[in-house]
Amino acid sequence: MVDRQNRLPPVPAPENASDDTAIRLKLLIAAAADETARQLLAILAQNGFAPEAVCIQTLPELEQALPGNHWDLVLASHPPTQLDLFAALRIVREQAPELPFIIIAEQIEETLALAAMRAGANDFIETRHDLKRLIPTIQRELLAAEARRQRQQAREVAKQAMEAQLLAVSRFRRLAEAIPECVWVFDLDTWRMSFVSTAYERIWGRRVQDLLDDRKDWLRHIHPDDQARMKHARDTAKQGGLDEEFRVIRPDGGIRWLHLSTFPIHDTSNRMQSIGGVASDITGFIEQRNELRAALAEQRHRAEVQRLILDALPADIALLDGAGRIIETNASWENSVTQKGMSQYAIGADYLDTCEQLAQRQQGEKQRDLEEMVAAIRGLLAGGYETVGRIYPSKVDGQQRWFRNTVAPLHTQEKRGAVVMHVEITETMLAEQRLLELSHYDSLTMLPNRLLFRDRLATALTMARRNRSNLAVCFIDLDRFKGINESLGHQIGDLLLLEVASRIKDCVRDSDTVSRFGGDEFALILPELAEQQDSAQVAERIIESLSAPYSIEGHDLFVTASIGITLFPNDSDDPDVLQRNADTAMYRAKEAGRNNFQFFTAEMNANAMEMMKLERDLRYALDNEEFLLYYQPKVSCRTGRIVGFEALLRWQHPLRGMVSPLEFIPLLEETGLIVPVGAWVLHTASAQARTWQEAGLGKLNIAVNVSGKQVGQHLCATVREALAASGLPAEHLELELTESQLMKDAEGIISTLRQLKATGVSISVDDFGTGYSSLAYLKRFPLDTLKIDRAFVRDLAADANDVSIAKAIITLAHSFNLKVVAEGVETEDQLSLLIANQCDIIQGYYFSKPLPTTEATAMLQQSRCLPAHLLCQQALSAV
Ligand SMILES: Nc1nc2c(ncn2[C@@H]2O[C@@H]3COP(=O)(O)O[C@H]4[C@@H](O)[C@H](n5cnc6c(=O)[nH]c(N)nc65)O[C@@H]4COP(=O)(O)O[C@H]3[C@H]2O)c(=O)[nH]1
Repeated sequence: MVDRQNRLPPVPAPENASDDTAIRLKLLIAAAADETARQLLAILAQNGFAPEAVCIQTLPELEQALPGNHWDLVLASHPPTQLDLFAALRIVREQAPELPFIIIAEQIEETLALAAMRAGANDFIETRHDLKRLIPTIQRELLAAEARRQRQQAREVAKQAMEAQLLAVSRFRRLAEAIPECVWVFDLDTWRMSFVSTAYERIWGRRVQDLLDDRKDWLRHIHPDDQARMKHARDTAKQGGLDEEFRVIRPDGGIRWLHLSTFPIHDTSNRMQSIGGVASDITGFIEQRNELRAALAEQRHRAEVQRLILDALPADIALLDGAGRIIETNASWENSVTQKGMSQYAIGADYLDTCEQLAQRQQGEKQRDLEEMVAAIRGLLAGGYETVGRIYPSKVDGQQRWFRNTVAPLHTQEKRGAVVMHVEITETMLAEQRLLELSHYDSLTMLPNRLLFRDRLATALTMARRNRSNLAVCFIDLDRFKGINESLGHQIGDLLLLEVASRIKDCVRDSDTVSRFGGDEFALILPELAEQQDSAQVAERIIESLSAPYSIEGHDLFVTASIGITLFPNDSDDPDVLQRNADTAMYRAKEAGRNNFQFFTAEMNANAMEMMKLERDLRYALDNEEFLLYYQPKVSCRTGRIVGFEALLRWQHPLRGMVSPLEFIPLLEETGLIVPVGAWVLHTASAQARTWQEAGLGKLNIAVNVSGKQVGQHLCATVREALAASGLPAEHLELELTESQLMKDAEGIISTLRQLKATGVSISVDDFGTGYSSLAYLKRFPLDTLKIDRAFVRDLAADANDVSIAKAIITLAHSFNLKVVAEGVETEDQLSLLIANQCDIIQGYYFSKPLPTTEATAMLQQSRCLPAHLLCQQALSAV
């Protein structure tokens, strides 16, 4: 076409065509000659047009010219040249239906004109007599064409919009059907459902068509409990925006939870055209939510209950984190912290640190306890599972109270921690104590019962085994108790038992166990017996004490006791066997006539009987003046003269004759008779010495043996009394205590010795060399004399070692400014050696055995001395 246009150049525009006001007109002229075209263009130009024309002459040229060029008008001359008018019309109508097609002919037949009009020509102008119509026709057709074009455009736009809308609706439907929710559209114009997705059938279990037919169908199946709310919601949310949860009942009765939200749908002019709705089946979600809510509520409830329990517990409770810090406390703990202002126990405080500091402030066992506890808590916080705790007493407002502090693990899957419980257990402790008392003590006498006795016996036996000491178990049964109880009643019986219990307790040491087994049965554990026979002494004391009259509620009562004694380790080391033995022995005592004691073994019985007899005899001896004193002279190694005597006790037994003190002194000591007998000796010896002095037999010293049992028993007072009674100056009285006695209780005896020294008497250590004295004590004891034990003197002449010992003792004594007495000197050799080694005084059979008073007096009167040649020896060795 371009070529064609180029070949057929546009018809030149008339002169006025360049006028700016001219209407531009693009013309397609189908004419046989250019002349016709020029004429037409000229007319147009003359009538206010600025035509721009292309002239075509064939159909192909027309077909090529039409597309793409926006022609305003086709003017076709008739008769055309080679161009078929009707073919041209058909082409134009096909390709540009709105393009005005005007036929220009000098004259046109009416039939042709009509046919052309039917074929699509818009008009025809007969140039011969109708040319003046050309311009108005062109104008009219141009306007008509423009109107047609606009209509066509409008139709196109409407069509496209429709298509877009249809597309959108289809997409919407596809989407709506694809999602599990039920989507519906309610048309406000028709007041009907215009769309309901098939999910409605799935969710409601109802037919979509029913809802389309009846817009209220969905409401009909709402759960009765939700009906009113949903209707109200629907009415109040007409503009859309409904957002509700509700239940629907399906045809099978099943209930589904739905969530419905609605939204307005506006048309292009923003008019609300319909309401859209989306209903989702949230049954699963609701169930989950309900479960979750229930779980949360349960959790909250549990937490609340736990809190209430924590607060209600009668204990101070705190929770610790893994580092030992307090992270939670109960009301009781908080009260304690606030009341006592103890910020170190408040939330956030470091509990471990507080305990550590507390431990540092303590001492001894308490400190160890706390340190152990801190270490245990550390272990626990490091993942341990061992509960730790301690019970500790504390004084609150002057009252003794007990507390238990417990730390238990509280590890969860994620975190470690611990719970601290602090609780007062005073009542429990007291109750336990009470229970212990009830279960272990006799309710009448509050003495240990059989159960506790058994425990104590086991413990005492363990100790006795360890210490290799003797122990006695005694069973005591009252002899006439039953009769008293029956005749005078239980009340009197009980009072009598109380008195019996008290008397028994008075007869034993605090460390002994007195137990009541029930009725009139008592039992004893006597541990740490120095001698097995000591148990007989105790039994004797008890028998004597119990047999004294009782005055109870106006009744003078008499009871006696039978006692059975068994001994550990002699009889058995089994607690049960020992109890059986004691019982057996007790029955023997009953059989033997009551009011006596019996040992389990015959041998012990014989010994005991012997001892008892001896004791009775000793008491009798004291009362009947069967004791007397012998005196053994002490002789000076320097002068050879008698410088004093040692008073030695003798017992003039009516049947046995003279009894050695070695036989009866231990019994005097055991029975305590040594105290009165010792006092008698002190008085008698002092008086005798004074008699000799007054008789002018010299300023003699008198030495008296003092037993350890006398020390502390008013010994000082007795000494003073003896001195005062006799008139003997204190410096002439010498008290002899054995080395072993002194060392037995060295610390305790020092003060007694000092008191004795203060009276002016001298103190001598007897049997020196056998008692393992320590030099430190020798220095501290206020001593005057050491007596070398007989054992060292005996072998002096034969054993060089004994010479060395004697020598050493003498040197030692002299270095302490003490005098030395050698006892047991029997031979001249012994004497010579002692004299040669600077011994001060000798005593022994060599010079004289212990003598009765008359003989001692005679010896004094004879002024007996040591042989002079021996004394010369001393003088020589001294040179
Ligand atoms: N073999 C031998 N023996 C000699 C010799 N010279 C003296 N004796 C004996 O040795 C004992 C010395 O008394 P003792 O060591 O105090 O030992 C005394 C003393 O410990 C204790 N005793 C004696 N009288 C009393 C007293 O009145 N009160 C206290 N508590 N004990 C006394 O009895 C112990 C024994 O006294 P006795 O039998 O009188 O025995 C005396 C005496 O007879 C000797 O050359 N050779």
